[in-house]
Amino acid sequence: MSGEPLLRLHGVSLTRGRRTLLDGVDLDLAGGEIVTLIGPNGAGKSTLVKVALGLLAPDRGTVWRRPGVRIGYVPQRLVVAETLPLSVERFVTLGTPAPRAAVRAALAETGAAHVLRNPLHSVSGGELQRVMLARALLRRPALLVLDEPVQAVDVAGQYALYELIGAIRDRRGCGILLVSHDLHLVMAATDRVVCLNHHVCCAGHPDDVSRDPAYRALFGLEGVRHLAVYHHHHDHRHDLHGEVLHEDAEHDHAR
Ligand SMILES: Nc1ncnc2c1ncn2[C@@H]1O[C@H](COP(=O)(O)OP(=O)(O)OP(=O)(O)O)[C@@H](O)[C@H]1O
Repeated sequence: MSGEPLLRLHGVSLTRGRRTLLDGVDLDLAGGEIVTLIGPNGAGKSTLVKVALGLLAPDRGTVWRRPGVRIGYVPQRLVVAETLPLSVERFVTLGTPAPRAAVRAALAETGAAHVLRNPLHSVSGGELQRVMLARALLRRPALLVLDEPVQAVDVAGQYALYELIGAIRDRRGCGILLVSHDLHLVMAATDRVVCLNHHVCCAGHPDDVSRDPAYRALFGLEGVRHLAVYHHHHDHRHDLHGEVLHEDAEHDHAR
């Protein structure tokens, strides 16, 4: 890990109408580090990612990115119309012109070289994620931002994708900001977890169990569902809308 900060958010707040989408969020990410944003639907994860990327301006707080940092971003959704006459190769180079050899290499790195000439709309959900990842890698990013990279991918494929993400970090030394709402899936692939529910509920290393070789061996197997427990301590509760209820309530989150 290079340890050099790539991204630093401090006290970021964002309101839309009467809703507080982000409330005083701090987030740091260093080179070579994988940080996972985790939280329920509607917790503000994608919003925070967009603020971190500079696509949305916060109402309060500061966002610092290392000057000149190259960012590869895989957004949460890409809907491909069947009528769109676009090959994978064309799609990957849209906005990032690159020689065919580089496109091939990027697709090979993400395990999607076999779909190079196929129509984009014909690739499977898992292949599409790998194609989008390859497209992001073509920019040779120092920071890779992946918003729910395993959507529409079956469970075995999800573990394979997280393994791939870890391998990309190891090979390239880039920092990676991941979004997920399924902690047990990302435990083995992340250095740090930030639990978000509009504000940062807690943050830290995933449970030690995720570093245990025996646990890793189980990863991807049925048994992991029952083993993966991430303990953290809240000093507050949330109502149904994610707002903080002010009372002393320490509890574990067990998934
Ligand atoms: N421009 C906007 N105006 C009003 N509300 C918005 C706006 N953008 C997002 N929201 C709301 O903010 C909340 C947070 O959305 P966001 O997409 O960041 O959540 P998320 O944690 O990524 O959720 P998911 O896990 O479902 O993808 C949602 O309730 C969403 O409807």
